[in-house]
Amino acid sequence: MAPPTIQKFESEEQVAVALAIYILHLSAKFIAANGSFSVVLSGGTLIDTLRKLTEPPYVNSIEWSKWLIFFLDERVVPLDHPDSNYKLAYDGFLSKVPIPKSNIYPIKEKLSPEEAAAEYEQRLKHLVANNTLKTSPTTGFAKFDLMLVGMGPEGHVASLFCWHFQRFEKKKWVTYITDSPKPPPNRITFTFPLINSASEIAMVVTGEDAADAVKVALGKHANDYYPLPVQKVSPEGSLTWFLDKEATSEL
Ligand SMILES: O=C1O[C@H](COP(=O)(O)O)[C@@H](O)[C@H](O)[C@H]1O
Repeated sequence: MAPPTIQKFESEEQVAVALAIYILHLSAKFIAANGSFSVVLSGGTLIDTLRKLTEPPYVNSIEWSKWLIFFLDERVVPLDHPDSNYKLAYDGFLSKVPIPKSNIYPIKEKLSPEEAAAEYEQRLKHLVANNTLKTSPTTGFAKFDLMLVGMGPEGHVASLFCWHFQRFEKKKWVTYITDSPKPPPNRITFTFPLINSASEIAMVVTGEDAADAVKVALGKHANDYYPLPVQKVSPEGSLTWFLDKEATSEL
């Protein structure tokens, strides 16, 4: 993997603008090359940082009908539940842009966490088989064009937490957790082999709460003995960090 690109900005507002420009360029590039743009969304603060995409000039410069939307992790709750990442993404982003509903891939409701993870993995494999999604020739996992990844204050990404075994999964594409240390406890999540097969990953980290984990991940004394989940983000494509001043205050 090439070394990550680290972009630091004075404010979260500047991160939001830079992120919109970055996504706009990638959207045009992947649609020109493949006719579609597969995007994986995290939940959390990331969704608000995408707000510029829903405003002019960005909103009018994107071929939204070619976007395919997936979820990096999801809470196993109904899709209209306040804890749902789909609901967060729908209310804050997806309802404001003209992506066809059939191009959005939420989890199936009314399944157990184990069943929901297996069903989502099967759906991804089906989309690879019918050439809707690409495959990484190196790993054999699906190769998404862009993953937009947030980070929790203790360094978790997706629903892969520091002291939980899911972070070591090697074979499954999607796994589940029933004792998430951050509520709600039942979730499904992409695994690291799937995450790291992506073409482009944007790590979008803002706010003072993230400063300690950013220091561990990017500071001079990065902890490689038992790395934080965020340190395992290492795509075969490119990794770009988008950071505001508060998130870098400990560097
Ligand atoms: O629980 C989750 O947390 C992470 C980080 O959220 P943030 O609010 O600290 O940005 C998020 O990326 C993930 O999708 C979500 O399920």
